Amino acid sequence: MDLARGRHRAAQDEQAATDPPARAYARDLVRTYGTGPTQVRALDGVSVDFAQGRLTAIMGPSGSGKSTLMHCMAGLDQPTSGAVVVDGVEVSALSQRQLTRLRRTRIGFVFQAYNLVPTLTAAENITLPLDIARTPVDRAWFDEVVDAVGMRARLHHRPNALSGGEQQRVACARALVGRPSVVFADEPTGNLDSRSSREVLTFLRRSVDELGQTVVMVTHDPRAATYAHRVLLLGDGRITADLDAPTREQILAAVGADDEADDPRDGATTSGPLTGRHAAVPAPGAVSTGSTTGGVSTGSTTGVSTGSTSGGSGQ
Ligand SMILES: Nc1ncnc2c1ncn2[C@@H]1O[C@H](COP(=O)(O)OP(=O)(O)OP(=O)(O)O)[C@@H](O)[C@H]1O
Repeated sequence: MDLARGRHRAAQDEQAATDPPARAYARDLVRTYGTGPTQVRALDGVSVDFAQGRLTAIMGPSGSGKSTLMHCMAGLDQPTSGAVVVDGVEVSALSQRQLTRLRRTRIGFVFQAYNLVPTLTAAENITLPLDIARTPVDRAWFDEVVDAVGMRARLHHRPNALSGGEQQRVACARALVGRPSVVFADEPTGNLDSRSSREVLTFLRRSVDELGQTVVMVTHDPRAATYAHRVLLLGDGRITADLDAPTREQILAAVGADDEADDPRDGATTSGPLTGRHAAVPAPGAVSTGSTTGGVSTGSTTGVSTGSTSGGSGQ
């Protein structure tokens, strides 16, 4: 028994040694709202690591705590107890002023509603966080990000002259232009049609595989989640599943949904709006092979296997 436990521990250590470092993590995160009998425990002891160079999707039923987790991770909400660390900094211990600075410099945000400034051009929107922080724009990186989102030809358009998908791609570029430690995307495709969703998800995945970014995305859409290296499921404020590069079928089974809708990607070419670069991203089916994704060995960061993540899983 001891021998078996020792072997298991050694396997865990070996696994942990191959894991990419965590860009952000939470330990024993609890967030309650209200007091007394009406108190809601939105997060009920969540521990999770978000590894560098991975796209993680967070799913779960309405009210399961997805937004609360993301807001606590991003320093937009204060946990009741527990710790959040981003880029080695304990977010939960920062003053408001320090938090603002961290959010400006180390964290990128993508919201469902794009949140672009209507009077600014796409280019001005992209550099806005840097301009506010009075940080010089790294032009080479700006160009790389703009090309990656395929927005070079529309940089001088204002948001009302852009489609929803284009606006969200501008928002993605804005989130990445400061080379944040981690990008948090809250339902980034919630307002988009299937084609625009594909564009945005393809870009988010490419930003991880090709630009080395770290992205955490809340989504209700199993199709969107197939773009992720890893899918976390929340239920009643706890992590109930931690899936490594799951197929759409595995995601549907985990969330208990039927596979009713046609997949809009059926019959889609690998080029699409992002042309040649688009093809560099594995098709979602390829993401789910469980072998390697984007040069990162899958299976290396799931908490269940390493013990380093989702320690608070609700099992
Ligand atoms: N500011 C708040 N005040 C009181 N209760 C809140 C507050 N924010 C969230 N809650 C409660 O916490 C729980 C988790 O909410 P949260 O928004 O994190 O869930 P979610 O999984 O993101 O839901 P959805 O998918 O509907 O956006 C819910 O019961 C919600 O009603």
